[in-house]
Amino acid sequence: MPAAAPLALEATALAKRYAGTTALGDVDLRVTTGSVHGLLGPNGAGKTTLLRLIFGLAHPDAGTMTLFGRPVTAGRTDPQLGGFVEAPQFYPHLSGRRNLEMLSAYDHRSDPAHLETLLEQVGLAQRAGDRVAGYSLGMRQRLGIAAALLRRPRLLVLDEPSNGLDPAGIRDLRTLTGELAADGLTILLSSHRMDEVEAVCDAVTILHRGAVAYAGTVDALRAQAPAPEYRLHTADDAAAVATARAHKAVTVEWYLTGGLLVRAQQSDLDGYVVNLGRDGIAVQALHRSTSALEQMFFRLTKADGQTRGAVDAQARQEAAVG
Ligand SMILES: Nc1ncnc2c1ncn2[C@@H]1O[C@H](COP(=O)(O)OP(=O)(O)OP(=O)(O)O)[C@@H](O)[C@H]1O
Repeated sequence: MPAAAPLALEATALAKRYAGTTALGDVDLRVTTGSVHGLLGPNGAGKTTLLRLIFGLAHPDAGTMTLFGRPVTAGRTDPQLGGFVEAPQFYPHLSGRRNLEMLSAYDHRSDPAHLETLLEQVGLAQRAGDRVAGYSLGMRQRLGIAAALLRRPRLLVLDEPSNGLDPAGIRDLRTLTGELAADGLTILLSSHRMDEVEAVCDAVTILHRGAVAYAGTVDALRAQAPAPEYRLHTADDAAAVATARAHKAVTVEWYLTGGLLVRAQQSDLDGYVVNLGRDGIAVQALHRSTSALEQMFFRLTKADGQTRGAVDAQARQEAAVG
């Protein structure tokens, strides 16, 4: 049997309470060296609290934690760890390069060649002389990653890195995350978006109300997931509902706002769409509204309204047909 991959981070039975609130209760987190591990949960699940404990910014009430086998000590950030909790902070009136130089000097780690390599790596070499005040949110995030990498960490923590970014910013950040992982860096990425975790992570720990709702590979989670959801518009939705009756693996519901909600695995959906054509029902629009993994996430986190709201589920008519 091959030896188990060594753990970059191992947290066992972590607990943290704030007056009247259990932010974390009995949480385990195992991040394998060389993996991109997602820490996923809806707002208030406990992600930030867990990251703060990992960075030594708060004391756990109970539990233990090791980073590459070394105990994590509150009040001290392990140099093997890089990253930021919530948004990275910079001097806005200084350039991106100057900010990094100051951080290096503060750390007594001045290495101009390394700094330039990092600017290149995060795609900021051309804008490194510009004031940070003029940077987009995506550029600030990438500068934050460069800052985190100055210490040559072995584990990089990214806290909700794509929050507020436009699609191009999200794409650039995902590309960068993939490149860093390919270079062998272990990454722990906190997010409340399953699509982000699905795009970049190989394993995931899902938190819900301070407890672990799932821990394992993304593939294993996908294997347990229910059928994805699609939004369908046809020239005759009532007839499309009737056609669905012949497809046992396809469920169709009405949206109050118009169109149909279809739940099906891809191969079953294909057969249904072919039969819509056979029955002379034109498909005007068909797009996926929720992936299988998002479905799983909603199920594990009890589909609280805050998260679920993004999926237009409010508009769904409850009575299933078909
Ligand atoms: N300093 C604090 N004082 C009191 N309660 C806190 C404190 N920090 C966190 N909490 C509470 O602990 C719980 C977990 O919060 P946490 O910020 O860790 O969640 P999160 O998953 O990071 O959420 P978000 O995605 O909204 O940042 C919440 O109920 C929160 O209100």
